[in-house]
Amino acid sequence: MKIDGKPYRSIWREPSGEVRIIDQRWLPHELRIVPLATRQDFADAIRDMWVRGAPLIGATAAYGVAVQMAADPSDASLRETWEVLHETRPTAINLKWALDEMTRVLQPLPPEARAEAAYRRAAEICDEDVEINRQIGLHGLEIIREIAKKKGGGRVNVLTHCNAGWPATVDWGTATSPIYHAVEDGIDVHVFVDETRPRNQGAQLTSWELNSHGVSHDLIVDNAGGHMMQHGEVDLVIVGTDRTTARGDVCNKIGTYLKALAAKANGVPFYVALPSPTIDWTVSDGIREIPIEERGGEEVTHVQGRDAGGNIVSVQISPDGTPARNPAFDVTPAELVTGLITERGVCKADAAAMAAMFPDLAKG
Ligand SMILES: CSC[C@H]1O[C@H](OP(=O)(O)O)[C@H](O)[C@@H]1O
Repeated sequence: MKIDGKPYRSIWREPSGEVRIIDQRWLPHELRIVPLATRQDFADAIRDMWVRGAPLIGATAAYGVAVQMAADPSDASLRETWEVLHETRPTAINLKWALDEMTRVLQPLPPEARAEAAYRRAAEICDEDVEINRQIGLHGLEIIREIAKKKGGGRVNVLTHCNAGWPATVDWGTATSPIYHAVEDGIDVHVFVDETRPRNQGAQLTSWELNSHGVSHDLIVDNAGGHMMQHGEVDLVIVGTDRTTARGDVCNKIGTYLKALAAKANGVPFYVALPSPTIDWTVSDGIREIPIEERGGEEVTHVQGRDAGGNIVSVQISPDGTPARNPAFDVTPAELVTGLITERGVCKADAAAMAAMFPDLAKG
């Protein structure tokens, strides 16, 4: 997508061979582009959320494998790299998907052929993500178009949670892709952006990307969404996901479940933008089977922003030594999901519909 009119992806490889990312920790206040040159750089970037978002985590891990294969293409190095990168963050299934995919491609090859093959597959994974998200946008556009039609061409108000936008992917985003396609289609769309405590991906990233593309939006506190749904101000909720089970339970940023409950209670359609690499076909019961990342309490007791002098600072918002819990994700049961917007079309959040949509991927 564009930043000040210039096209960017969230991760890319320079002609020199260097892999670079946008270090999202400093957005929206500073655009910092940094190289990732060693396996440790990639592990740090994923663990410490220089990059984040399930599809982008997978793409970054794929390039992390490639960089390591250039350094040491041995079987031991390939196995160790899977372990080192897999342990960085536990919830987004795209990380394991990408590491498994790279291992599947590289294991059969002689060591001397692995680096080139790894860079090629990593680049393919990035391009595939972009096309998957573009397709999700086209299928999601139909949902928005239908709502606009019912409203006689009136404004369609969409609520989204966290950032499932282009910075969470290689490009387009998942939940935001239908929004971008609708705006390009001339539909009057307005987005309510959940700030999404504690890391504020909505306030810092979704607001930034929508603003960059001239998409009408309001930033709201996480706790306002239910009230706005009660007052008929929300026509549709679209969120992303970090792992969706074979029966359609959706794991996403903490707070998503509460939005789904409010949507159900107020008859608001609740859709999940779901790229197929984010489906974990090996699990069914999301609440019991998906590992939920617990991040440090300092993310709750402190908040980052820009001070009056233009410095990016972290300030403490609670008393010294306040203990805090910080579960980073929750699981929305399938029965609260109106539909899954995949690259192949929209399907019900249930095992049979998902298996029918992806017969080549579903595990019998
Ligand atoms: C398109 S996946 C985006 C997904 O990832 C975010 O989590 P995090 O920022 O911690 O990586 C959030 O759950 C988004 O919905």
